[in-house]
This record gives sequence, C-alpha cells and structure tokens, in this order.
Amino acid sequence: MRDKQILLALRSAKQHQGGKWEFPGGKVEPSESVQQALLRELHEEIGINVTASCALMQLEYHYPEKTVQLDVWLVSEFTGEPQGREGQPLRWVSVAELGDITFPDANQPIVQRIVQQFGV
Ligand SMILES: Nc1nc2c([nH]c(=O)n2[C@H]2C[C@H](O)[C@@H](COP(=O)(O)OP(=O)(O)OP(=O)(O)O)O2)c(=O)[nH]1
Ligand SMILES: [Mg+2]
Repeated sequence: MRDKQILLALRSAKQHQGGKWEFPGGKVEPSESVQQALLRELHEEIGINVTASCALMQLEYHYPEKTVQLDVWLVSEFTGEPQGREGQPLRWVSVAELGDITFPDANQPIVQRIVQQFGV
C-alpha cells in the first residue's frame, strides 16, 4: 500500500487463476520463513525492497483443482518503484475500487478485510 492505494498484478493466462488480478506474492520455499518469502517474491516479481510489513490475515481456500493457504501481509513501506518484472501488468487502485476488480475466488475475505480496515 502506498498513498492509500493498493498495488495489484495481473496473473498470466497460463498460471493458476490466470487472467485475474492478484496481490503480488508467491509460494513459500521449504527452506524459508513466510517473511523471507514475502521479501523474496516482491523483489523477484515487482523489484521492490520491503522495509515495513505486518500480518493481515491467513486463510485456506479449496479450489476444485487445489487448496491454497494464503498468508496475507500488508506492506506499508518499501524502496524502489514497482515494475512487472515478469511482464505482468501492474495497477494501483483505491480501496473503493477493489469491489470492481476480478480477483481469484479465494480473495473475497481479503478484500472484505481491507475495506473494513482502510475503507472510508
Ligand atoms: N500471489 C497471489 N496468489 C494468489 C492470490 N489469490 C490466490 O488464490 N492465489 C493463489 C494462486 C496460486 O495458486 C497461488 C500462488 O502461487 P503462484 O503460482 O503465483 O506462486 P509463485 O509466484 O511462486 O509462482 P511460480 O514461480 O510457482 O510460477 O495462490 C493472490 O491474491 N496473490
Ligand atoms: Mg507469484
């Protein structure tokens, strides 16, 4: 989050839940902590260095083809200007705009929580 706006990235058509907007991130490797994965994934995917973050929520969601455990963090400070380093389009949206975005189905409670905490 920067200036009350939230950064989204478009998942590529060939990824799981492709063509939908995501909160940038990715899978935790066996050798690392969730916090380490957060820093690594945001550096790899959007080229930023996270300098302040806090846990927002955890959830599990059963897609027909796989189950995901999402550990969601709010990044409030970072250095670098975000860029889609894997070719993915990025966009900044206000909290009010979140309701109009097509997210993976698992994200519904995350959007609710952001609106609760940061909406007007
Ligand atoms: N990053 C992210 N993943 C999400 C969101 N919502 C959601 O259901 N997911 C799911 C989609 C994927 O099944 C999984 C994330 O795994 P991923 O495949 O993107 O992981 P990754 O970035 O490490 O990608 P890869 O290197 O394995 O290709 O979580 C979201 O908002 N952000
Ligand atoms: Mg990813």
